[in-house]
Amino acid sequence: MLSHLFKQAPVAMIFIDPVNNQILQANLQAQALFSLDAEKLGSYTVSQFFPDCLDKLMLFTQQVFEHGSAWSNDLSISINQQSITLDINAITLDEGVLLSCQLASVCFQHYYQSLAESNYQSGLLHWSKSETIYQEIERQNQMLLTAVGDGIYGVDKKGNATFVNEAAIKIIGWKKSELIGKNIHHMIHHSHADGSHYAVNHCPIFAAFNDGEVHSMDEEVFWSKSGKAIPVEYTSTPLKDNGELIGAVVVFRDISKRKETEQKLLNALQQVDSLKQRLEMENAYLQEEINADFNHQQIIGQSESVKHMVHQIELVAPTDANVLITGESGTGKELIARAIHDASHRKNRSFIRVNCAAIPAELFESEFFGHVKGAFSGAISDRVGRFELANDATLFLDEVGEIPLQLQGKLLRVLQEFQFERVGESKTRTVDVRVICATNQNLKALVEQNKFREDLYFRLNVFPIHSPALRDRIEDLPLLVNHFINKICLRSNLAAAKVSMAQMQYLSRYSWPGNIRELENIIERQIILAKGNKLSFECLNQDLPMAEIQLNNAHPELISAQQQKDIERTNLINALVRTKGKVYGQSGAAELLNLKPTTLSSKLKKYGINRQIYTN
Ligand SMILES: Nc1ncnc2c1ncn2[C@@H]1O[C@H](COP(=O)(O)OP(=O)(O)OP(=O)(O)O)[C@@H](O)[C@H]1O
Repeated sequence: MLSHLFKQAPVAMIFIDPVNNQILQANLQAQALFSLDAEKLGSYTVSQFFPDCLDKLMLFTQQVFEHGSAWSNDLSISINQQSITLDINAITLDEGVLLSCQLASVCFQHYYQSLAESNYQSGLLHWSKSETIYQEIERQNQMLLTAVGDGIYGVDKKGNATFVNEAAIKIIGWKKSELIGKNIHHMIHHSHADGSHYAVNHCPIFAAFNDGEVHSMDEEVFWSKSGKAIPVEYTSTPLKDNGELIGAVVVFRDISKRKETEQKLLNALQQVDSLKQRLEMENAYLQEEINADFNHQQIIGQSESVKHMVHQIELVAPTDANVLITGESGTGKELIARAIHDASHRKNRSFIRVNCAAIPAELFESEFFGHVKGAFSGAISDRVGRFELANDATLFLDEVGEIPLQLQGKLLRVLQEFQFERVGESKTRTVDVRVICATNQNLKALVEQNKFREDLYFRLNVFPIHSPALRDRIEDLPLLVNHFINKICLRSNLAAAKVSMAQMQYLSRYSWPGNIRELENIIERQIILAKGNKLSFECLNQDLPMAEIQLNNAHPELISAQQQKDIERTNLINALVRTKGKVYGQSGAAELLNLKPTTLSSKLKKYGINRQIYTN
């Protein structure tokens, strides 16, 4: 059995006796390998078989004897004059040494083949491991790109989109397939927020892959698919491959909410600012009022006309109706306006007074509606107008007939729509203002002369109240005289002055062109001039023209030279009353009378008229 196995073994085997230098047996594979039959092989000695490497053979044999086995791959034999190196494994057996032989070249081949195979296998394994790792990294990157709330997209050197994440799609509304490969600037960045063209060579995203710098912006918009401009902040970071710029990655964020909040904050600040301005103005206005020492007293009088007027005040005060108060200067029109305000539901807010006669024509609009900084030269800061100041309160337009025609339309609009714009601003503001007007002019006549808009006149004249002249309610005189004496003496810390019946007669006979204001001024002057506490009004004798002179239109030829002088004197006084003692300049008495101021001054001197009496 064993000899059969030896014979049929799949490798070449020879059994040698090294001591006697004999080849004892060779199996079939050995015969095939060495191209010798068994008999021929048996005729060789061992040293004849390995003729060129006897020294190596001896060393090898010694190794086998020493260790029981040995391996060599550099023993050569010569077959058909060809040297063949063998790969030999040897073991010692009882009677000799068994050599298992293969061609060394074949062994090498097998060895390298198996090495290559194993490398290949381990390479494949490594590769598949690496692939798995890369897949995992890619998966994590994708997860990151998908999970982040910021929009992210990549662009190549031409500015075409290479990838877009979910957040970007959500923000700008374009599908991935609609963006990939498309020029991203032209798709979402073509225009500025105001719609003007955004040239690609100005685009910081493109700049990133031209200059290699990171570009950040927070004041731009991306356009959504629906055409909506989305405020964004973004960073464009250049991408490099082996040092060469290949594109950019853009990370952006929708800042609409932030912008909205900023805008709200800005609006709130503006509102605070305008409220502050309004409070400052209101404060300044109230200060003016305090300085002006306005008489907040009641309306004095028991005459039927005063009773009627008070009844009208009571009727109209609780409503928000516009009121037009007519009457001569000094009859108490402002007092009536204040009484209406004080009896209205607006009484806890300000009563804002505007003297229309005192405003230069070019400043009317700004005075009424305010202006913004820079609206005209001199507009160095924003200013709240009187309408805004009087919001929720009452606005009293004194001398309303003086409002220039070109502004009357705007006044009508605010009275009808409660809306206006500050000068230099397009923003429309809304107010809730109750307007009370006063005039000593005949507004109807002004309408007929096309100096006052008829529609405005009707709008103002919703509820007219007439303030009667003092001469038409002379029965109120004693009450008024006492009232002013008490007021002035109290203020000046003087003992109450007295007026005899005779002196009261002088007062009653006077025509009072300056009405109650004139009465108050004269009483004050006489209190100052009085010796003791008795007041004298004989001086009014010189100032009696209107009472004494009743022009008879039917017989003008009867007017004497003296009467003519008296008429002129009265006319001068009336002019001074109307202009509150102002002689010179715009709306001064000289202008009203069409006289040179110097001429008027000399006439006043000639007639002994003291203009100071008529200043308020
Ligand atoms: N009935 C009255 N009782 C008490 N004081 C009065 C009365 N009427 C007017 N006065 C006083 O007379 C002065 C002038 O009144 P007021 O300024 O209201 O007149 P006006 O008609 O508005 O004058 P103008 O048209 O010149 O502006 C004020 O000091 C006011 O207090």
